[in-house]
Amino acid sequence: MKTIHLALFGPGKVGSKLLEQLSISEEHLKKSSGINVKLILVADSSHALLNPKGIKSSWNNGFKSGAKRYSFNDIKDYFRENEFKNLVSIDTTASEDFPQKYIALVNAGSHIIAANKVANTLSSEFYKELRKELKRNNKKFIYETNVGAGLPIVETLRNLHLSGEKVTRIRGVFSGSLSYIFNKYSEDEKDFSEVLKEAGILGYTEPDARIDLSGKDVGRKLLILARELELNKELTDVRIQSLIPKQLNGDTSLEEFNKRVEELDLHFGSYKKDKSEDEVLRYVGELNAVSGELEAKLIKEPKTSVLGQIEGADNIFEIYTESYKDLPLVIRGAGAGADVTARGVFGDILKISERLN
Ligand SMILES: NC(=O)C1=CN([C@@H]2O[C@H](COP(=O)(O)OP(=O)(O)OC[C@H]3O[C@@H](n4cnc5c(N)ncnc54)[C@H](OP(=O)(O)O)[C@@H]3O)[C@@H](O)[C@H]2O)C=CC1
Ligand SMILES: N[C@@H](CC=O)C(=O)O
Repeated sequence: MKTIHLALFGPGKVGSKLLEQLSISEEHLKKSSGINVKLILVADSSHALLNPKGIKSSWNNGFKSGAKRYSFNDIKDYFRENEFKNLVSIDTTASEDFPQKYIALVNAGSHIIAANKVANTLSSEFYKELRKELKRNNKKFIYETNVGAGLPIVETLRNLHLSGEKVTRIRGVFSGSLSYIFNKYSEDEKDFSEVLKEAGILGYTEPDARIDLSGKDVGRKLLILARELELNKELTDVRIQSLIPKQLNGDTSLEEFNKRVEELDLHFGSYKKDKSEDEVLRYVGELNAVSGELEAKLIKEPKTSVLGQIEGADNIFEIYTESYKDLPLVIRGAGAGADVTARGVFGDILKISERLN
């Protein structure tokens, strides 16, 4: 039996769903794959629950009362003192700061799995440094859920690229929340702000929905895919159309934005008026690997087109390559939500486990 020690950072919607899925599959994992998953840490931004012998699946009963305030140094000491074999840190936070600590985690003996997209969209210097440190420490970094949530996008693209297949273009709907929002908003007689709130409750938006509405989330995904193709790009190289009106942009705090979210209704009403009955709104990402251009923008699509037909929180990725020249390789399915994302992270745990002793 192979024991994998898991440290979970970010027990929010995705993180707690993952722990639920792991707990349900505990026996199945032991029997079918010979893997014993031992949860040795659960930490949110201020409190951490630590137990080197394994945290019970009922971890969330009184998490705040059982967990202790911590500093990042406490975590590094905990990892070093216990010398956990097959230690994997999972980042299901949406933190901009936590990913900057990945190198320290790797140096403290941990592999990394991330749903959080930030580490792969910081500067190229950080991107390269992280990979250098991973190699030096013989550690893995897997992040399939960075693009398309549970859909197999990152690995498919990497395999095509590494096998020498020339990927020329990727086009599609890369945002589950914007997909859901525009599907609902195009069909229903609801206000935009109401549909946005629904998307948040269903776990499709980022904790700060402005990351989705500003196009930054799609911009990040484009950059992650571009870097998989070894294109030397920064987030500032992505041409991004923001859907947030000026008065809610910039210095507005998240709390203030959430209070004033109804102000979006008029703004989005004009997008809706501007399209015909047989069209739908789609926020698309386009990566041209030949010219190196990356773009995220709102377009009108005929309802009958491939992009027009997607439903719910679906993503669709059309990948054009030398072999898939005229008819692209297409990957479609739910592109957001705690269940599918947690299942994708679970898949990453299995991938890492297969490579460890
Ligand atoms: N929802 C989806 O469909 C998808 C999400 N993702 C990614 O998954 C991540 C999680 O999303 P979601 O579950 O919706 O977010 P939530 O806001 O529900 O959860 C985030 C969790 O992270 C914790 N956290 C914040 N900062 C830190 C920190 N520095 N250290 C440890 N924990 C911290 C928060 O705790 P606290 O209460 O203390 O702030 C909270 O428990 C995001 O990065 C998102 O982009 C990726 C693909 C799809
Ligand atoms: N907020 C994201 C979640 C997955 O990455 C999205 O809407 O696609």
